[in-house]
Amino acid sequence: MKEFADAARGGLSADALEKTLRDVGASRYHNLHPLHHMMTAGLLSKEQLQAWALNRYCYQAMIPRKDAMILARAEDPAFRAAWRKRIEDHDGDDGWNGGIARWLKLATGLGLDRELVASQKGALPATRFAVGAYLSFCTDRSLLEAVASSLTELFSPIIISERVPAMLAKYEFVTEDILEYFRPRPAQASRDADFALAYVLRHADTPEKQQAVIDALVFKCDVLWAMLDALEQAYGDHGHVPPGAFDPRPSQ
Ligand SMILES: O=C(O)c1cc(C(=O)O)c2c(n1)C(=O)C(=O)c1cc(C(=O)O)[nH]c1-2
Repeated sequence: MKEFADAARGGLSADALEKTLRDVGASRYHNLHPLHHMMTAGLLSKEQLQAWALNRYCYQAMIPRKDAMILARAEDPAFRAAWRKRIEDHDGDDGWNGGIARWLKLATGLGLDRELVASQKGALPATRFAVGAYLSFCTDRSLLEAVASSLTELFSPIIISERVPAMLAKYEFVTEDILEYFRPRPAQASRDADFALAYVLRHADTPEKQQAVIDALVFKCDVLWAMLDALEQAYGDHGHVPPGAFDPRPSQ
């Protein structure tokens, strides 16, 4: 956290705060991670992509739960009306026709068993810890910090625009149908990030609150980064799969 640790000292204008938040993404978002670069270069095996999809399901499954936590803590009905769209995006209107279902389609399209993925049993311990830390953060910290921690969505259209064309071009088993999850995401993410950014710029009105929102975004970048670190450690060339986690290697 060194480079942003006292970024708000003395207080920032709204423009300067927005610039600092965008600088956090430019230097710490997970599109800078080597595993993302391997993925877009076509260098991952099908099994490594399976491990990514299986672990990332834990994140997807938790997102509407943390958004429900934020919703419960918000006193302003207009805020709640805007925020609840995020839950609808993921859960759909019956639980299984939204983003979570589309992520399962991605995972099964890569050859994984639906029940294994949905059970989250094969996920890496570090994935579960990272995802749990995000949920705890949105439960325990101020509403302002919880909202700020969603601001990685400012940058998700960038990583999606890198990931999707590269996956289609580099992996013959990946189809547009499998990647349907991502099709509405850039528009949804821009809508959500614009709302969250306006909220943060309006409510972070002291140097302390400004520092807290910067730290919240750094924390969230760390969550996403830690998830890719964990995958690299477990499924990289010299990695080792923790006991109980998804193991695509043939048993010896
Ligand atoms: O594809 C990605 O790399 C990516 C990143 C992020 C993110 O930056 O947190 C989200 C998503 N996707 C996503 O699909 C999603 O629904 C989402 C919700 C949130 C959030 O923190 O509320 N982030 C993200």
